[in-house]
Amino acid sequence: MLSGTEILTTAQMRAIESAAMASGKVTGLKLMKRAGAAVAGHIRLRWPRPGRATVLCGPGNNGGDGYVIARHLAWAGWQVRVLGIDNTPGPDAAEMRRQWLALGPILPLTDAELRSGPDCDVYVDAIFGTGLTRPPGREIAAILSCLDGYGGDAAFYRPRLVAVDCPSGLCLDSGAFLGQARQPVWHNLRAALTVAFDSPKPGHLLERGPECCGELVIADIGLREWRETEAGPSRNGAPWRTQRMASLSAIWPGFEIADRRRFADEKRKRAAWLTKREGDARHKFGHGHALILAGGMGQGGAARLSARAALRVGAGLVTICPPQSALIEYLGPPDALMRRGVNDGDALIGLLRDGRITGLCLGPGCGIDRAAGLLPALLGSGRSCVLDADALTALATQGFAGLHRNCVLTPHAGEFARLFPDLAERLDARPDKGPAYSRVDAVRDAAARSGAVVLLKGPDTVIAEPPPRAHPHLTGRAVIHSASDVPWLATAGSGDVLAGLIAGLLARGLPALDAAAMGAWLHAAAARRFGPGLIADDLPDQIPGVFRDLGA
Ligand SMILES: NC(=O)C1=CN([C@@H]2O[C@H](COP(=O)(O)OP(=O)(O)OC[C@H]3O[C@@H](n4cnc5c(N)ncnc54)[C@H](OP(=O)(O)O)[C@@H]3O)[C@@H](O)[C@H]2O)[C@@H](O)CC1
Ligand SMILES: [K+]
Repeated sequence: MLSGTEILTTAQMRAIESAAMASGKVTGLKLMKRAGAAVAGHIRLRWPRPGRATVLCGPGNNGGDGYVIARHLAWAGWQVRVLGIDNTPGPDAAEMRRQWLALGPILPLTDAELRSGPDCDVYVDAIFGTGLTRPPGREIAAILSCLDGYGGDAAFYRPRLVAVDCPSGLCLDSGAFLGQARQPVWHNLRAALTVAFDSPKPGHLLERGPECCGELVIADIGLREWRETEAGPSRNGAPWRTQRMASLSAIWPGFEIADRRRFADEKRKRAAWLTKREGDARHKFGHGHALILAGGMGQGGAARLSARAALRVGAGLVTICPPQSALIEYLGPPDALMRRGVNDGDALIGLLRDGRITGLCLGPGCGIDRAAGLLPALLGSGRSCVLDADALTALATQGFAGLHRNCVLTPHAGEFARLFPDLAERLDARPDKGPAYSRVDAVRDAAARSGAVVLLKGPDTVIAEPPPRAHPHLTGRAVIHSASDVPWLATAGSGDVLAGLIAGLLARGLPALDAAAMGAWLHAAAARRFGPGLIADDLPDQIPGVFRDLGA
């Protein structure tokens, strides 16, 4: 139901490019010319008056794109200075280099040369793209740090750095900078605009990608036929169709740009289902019954946020279940919420004899001991559930036995490190070669190990399901949900709301991965709609507005 925009790893992109060229319908040179023309077109859209440009061209095809861009800008009346590397690039880049030489010189690609040039309106970074395999050497690193000043230094900031495919040094599979620590560093190569080709890559949306790419534009260079047909790349010997089942997709603020038709269709289907205009259910039980397991006296806030979110997202009934002695804590609005005391695992088993309870949430405000006590009963029921907060801490001690494909684990980075310490360590390590181990890799590994859907929270939330049962050697589907445009979503209680949204969607019958992805999307959409100043209490009540904005 919700698939977002398909995104491609760099290996998949290369394979599609090769399939296109092998078909004889298109050549590498033609693709390069389209790519360069697209970037030049976007530059001219944003800077309509011809000015001065410096184009920095690396040794591979990214550099080849740079020579095409230089030619287009020169033809349009720009004063263009080209810095390039004097070694033997591939045949297409060599041809573009030769054609540029008919228009102007190529100066050495050095830090000194860059600094000695005139101040320019636009700097084009065409040094490295998808072919980066190791950290840039000293000379290129010096150039990149000089470009830092052009792109993002607060003192000199003028948005005039345009990146071809990505800011150089960024690993497009992970969003990490090769050779640099993964923790945020404030001096980054930050482009005003990045023009990438055919599809977004994981690195555009993960870790430092969103911050460093600036505005991301995806240019169509005519590869759709090979992306969408069976002529695509095969992995592990699996046919393309199976591979698409195991594909990676993304939900990001601008994702309709990549594929408007698919977006419109998604939007229509999503709106119809969310607002209950599509489907057979005509009474409240037809929309499921969500149970929010809550904690003792003084811990009520988190579970109440989850419960309110589950109600707002359309679960037919929502019951909040603290210990009997704490019921009084949960009185008061919303009146639509039902209350029921659940003291221990046995009481929960009794309650779950009611087959109409279709989604549960355990963790927010629950207390670690209580969560640990309720977990076996909950998992034993096989019912769809979200495990968050204290339930994750309990799980870190108890292990993964009993988890199943209808469980959604929603850890933040700290909880993820407690649950999967070795994966977190790999993810934190400084990457010295590409493609670097990414958040997608880590979450897929976590899903395979735990047997549950895992949602790793962050501005670049990653969600993955375990491998398909019939194809255990493949990876399961994964989704990147990019919400770097709503930093105010990082606020106390925000995760409790997310858990409640997912529980409500599970109760309504969505499969676990879809419920997690749709929950993440609604969560960010609600925050986006409210704007800065948001507190978690505001989120659930934005949901009806989000539904209305969908045209429902
Ligand atoms: N996708 C598409 O359909 C299309 C893609 N196109 C474009 O092609 C780009 C990909 O091109 P690409 O494969 O030639 O790689 P690219 O990024 O130019 O650089 C790799 C070069 O640098 C080298 N190298 C690597 N690391 C290094 C380091 N640290 N320090 C020094 N050198 C290093 C490496 O050589 P190596 O030494 O590793 O053998 C290689 O020579 C892509 O981003 C897009 O812009 C369009 O033209 C057409 C359609
Ligand atoms: K680049």
